[in-house]
Amino acid sequence: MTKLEAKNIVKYFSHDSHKLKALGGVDLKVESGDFVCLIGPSGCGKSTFLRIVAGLEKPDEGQILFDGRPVSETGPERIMVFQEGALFPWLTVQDNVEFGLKMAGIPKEERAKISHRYLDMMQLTKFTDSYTYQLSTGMKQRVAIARALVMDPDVLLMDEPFAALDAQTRDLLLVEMQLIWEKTKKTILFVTHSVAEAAVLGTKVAVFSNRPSTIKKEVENDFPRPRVSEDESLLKFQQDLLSELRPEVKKNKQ
Ligand SMILES: Nc1ncnc2c1ncn2[C@@H]1O[C@H](COP(=O)(O)OP(=O)(O)OP(=O)(O)O)[C@@H](O)[C@H]1O
Repeated sequence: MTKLEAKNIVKYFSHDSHKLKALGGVDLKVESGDFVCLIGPSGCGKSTFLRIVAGLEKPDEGQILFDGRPVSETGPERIMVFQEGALFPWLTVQDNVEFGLKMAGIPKEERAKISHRYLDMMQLTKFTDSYTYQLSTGMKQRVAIARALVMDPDVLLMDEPFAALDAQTRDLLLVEMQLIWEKTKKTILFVTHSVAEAAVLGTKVAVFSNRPSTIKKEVENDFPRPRVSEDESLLKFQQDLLSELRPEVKKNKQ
């Protein structure tokens, strides 16, 4: 079943005296339970596209369909996880995770029950009463993912969530992210700069062209899990992705 569909998404931005066409007609179909990784040259519009899917930005042309219905505003069924986590420093880990539930009027006991399930999944139970400044970047990112998951969105939109992490923490989260996806079967759109991340996580990788961007190629990825980026067979897959990307990155620099 198609969960999400982007139809001919076009987006312009004003830059000084000229108009910059960032997205030049992006078409993408995402099936329910797909884990789609979006890669492309720097500045091609991946984040803009994700923000449009989230309803945080309006396209100049085109439509986003969710379960076949056009959506243009934000909604609890499409939740975004940002690179820096965007947590509230004045709240404890548990209160951060429960924030959306509280806003939705869920009673305290029910909130605690739900949040503990995800705090446990993200291995954060020892840190429920900590404040976010007491956490490492990797732990903050786990809190941000738990905060999104408690809302039980149909679609999780992740914008380079692991970009600020050190290599070891990122490897751990790559393993955890696969487990979470297998457990929850959420539909995920995941923007990354890293072909290794895309190869390890995605059921599909969508390669963006240079600006004005379209989706140049969609590559299915049915390698068995759990995957690690050093896997021989996955290395070849990563090479293939790189050879799709390279000409776009070159055009970007011309
Ligand atoms: N609010 C804005 N105002 C003006 N220009 C913008 C705005 N947001 C994005 N842009 C421009 O649109 C283009 C696409 O930006 P975007 O951040 O979506 O690309 P990206 O592919 O996510 O980049 P990166 O890979 O470097 O994170 C860039 O040239 C950027 O400067």
